[in-house]
Amino acid sequence: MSSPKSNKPKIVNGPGGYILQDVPHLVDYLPTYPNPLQDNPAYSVVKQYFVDADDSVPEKIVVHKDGPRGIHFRRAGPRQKVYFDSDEVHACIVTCGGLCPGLNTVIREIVSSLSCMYGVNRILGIDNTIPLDSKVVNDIHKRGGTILGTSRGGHDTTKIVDSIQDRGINQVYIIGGDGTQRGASIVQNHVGIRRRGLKVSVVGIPKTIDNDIPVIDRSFGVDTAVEEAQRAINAAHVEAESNENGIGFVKLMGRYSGFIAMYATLASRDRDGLRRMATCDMVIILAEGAGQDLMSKSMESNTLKDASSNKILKDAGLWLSQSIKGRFKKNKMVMNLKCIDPTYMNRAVPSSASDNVYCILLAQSAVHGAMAGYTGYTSGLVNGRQTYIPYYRITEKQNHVVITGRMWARLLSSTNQPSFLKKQSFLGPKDIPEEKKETPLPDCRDCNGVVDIPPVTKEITKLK
Ligand SMILES: Nc1ncnc2c1ncn2[C@@H]1O[C@H](COP(=O)(O)OP(=O)(O)OP(=O)(O)O)[C@@H](O)[C@H]1O
Ligand SMILES: O=P(O)(O)OC[C@H]1O[C@](O)(CO)[C@@H](O)[C@@H]1O
Ligand SMILES: [Mg+2]
Repeated sequence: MSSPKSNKPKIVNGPGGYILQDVPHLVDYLPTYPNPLQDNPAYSVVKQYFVDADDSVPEKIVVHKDGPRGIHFRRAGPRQKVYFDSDEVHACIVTCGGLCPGLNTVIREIVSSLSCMYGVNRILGIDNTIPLDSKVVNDIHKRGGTILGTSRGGHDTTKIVDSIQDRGINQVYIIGGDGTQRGASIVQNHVGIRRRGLKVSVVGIPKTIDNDIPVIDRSFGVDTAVEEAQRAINAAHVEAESNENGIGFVKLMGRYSGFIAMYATLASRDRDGLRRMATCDMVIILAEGAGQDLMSKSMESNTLKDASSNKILKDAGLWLSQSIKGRFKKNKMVMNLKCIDPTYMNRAVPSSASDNVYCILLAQSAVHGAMAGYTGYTSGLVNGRQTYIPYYRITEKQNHVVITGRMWARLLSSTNQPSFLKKQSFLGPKDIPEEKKETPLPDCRDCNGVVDIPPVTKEITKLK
């Protein structure tokens, strides 16, 4: 096991190729207290309510019969012993990055779990510095946004750690996307808390409509964003089918990942490609990060970054709609292009029922872990179970739609659109690299009425 001040990953090997990628524990040597939940009437009836210290969850649930047991994560949940006395806890909650449905639900649940389950009274909301209790957060989950405010931009990590230390905060709950989890990892490991030897748990809760955080099944807010995106797609269908050579065009958020576009298209598969061929209408769904390389040919190159160093994306929607219009004009064809860009509507809404439940579980798991003395982890769902994932796994890469994956194949088969790959069939999984190179796309002039831009998803029809 690594020493408390080392940054080395904590890895435990077991028989049969078992690997536990464990999360750091604050204080293996400090006193423990009985978990107050054991006297809580709601939980006392649950058989085996406390999680066994040796329980873990496999990262890969599908295994070959002869394969090793593989990587596991610590199972989340309440422990028999906790490492904080309730009176000693001074927690803070912060939300960072873009808005996401469910932020308020997570804030509410962290506060409720700390106060109702563990009897913690000192909880602070940051950046809008407000003391939080069950009364303050009572109905915030019904609202979109975050009551704490959020922002992008580099923060001075040393100042953050100084402030944590000066205020006597010992549990930090950081709710945010991939950038935020990177920041949380730095706060935990490199600059301060671990190096200064502070008894402070730093806990991440993964939020983002982009779904670009690796390892976890999905981030909260995605479900709601997809639901909302479908409303735009439905409107595009109505416009497309009611106009002569109608094209309903929808651009959806999701940065470089493309998940909202893929899931919303798959979910709204309410059109039959053959019928559409006959009626000459079409719906195009564009992921906001699509075609960035293609555009640099025709649009001024854009190297701008936002305050968090995320690349500011060029407007592929404008580029594609202009290209389509140009082509129809050239061919002297009638066409009615209706653009729908729901942008911030997808993330400013209150969360759906399923996201709300997910938020509650994530927040409760986060609190149980911090109370049990774990730190430097993101609370996340892996194969349907709540786990504690070490930061280095969460920050190692960004998830995006894989166009050699099964989900993409399902989408292709539901929309009848062609694959963007030259060779797509009869390859075994080993023959296709994870990040298979995409086929260069045809210029608009050669595309015979169909414009292909990955990962644009569209219900394909011929316009002529
Ligand atoms: N590479 C990084 N290292 C340290 N901190 C970072 C890094 N990237 C981002 N952060 C911190 O995380 C905060 C939020 O990052 P960002 O704006 O990228 O949003 P996010 O958390 O990825 O959420 P979303 O993508 O859903 O909007 C930033 O304000 C910054 O303080
Ligand atoms: O305009 P903002 O607030 O920077 O947010 C835009 C970005 O935020 C997200 O909604 C979430 O990261 C992205 O999908 C989008 O590109
Ligand atoms: Mg992000």
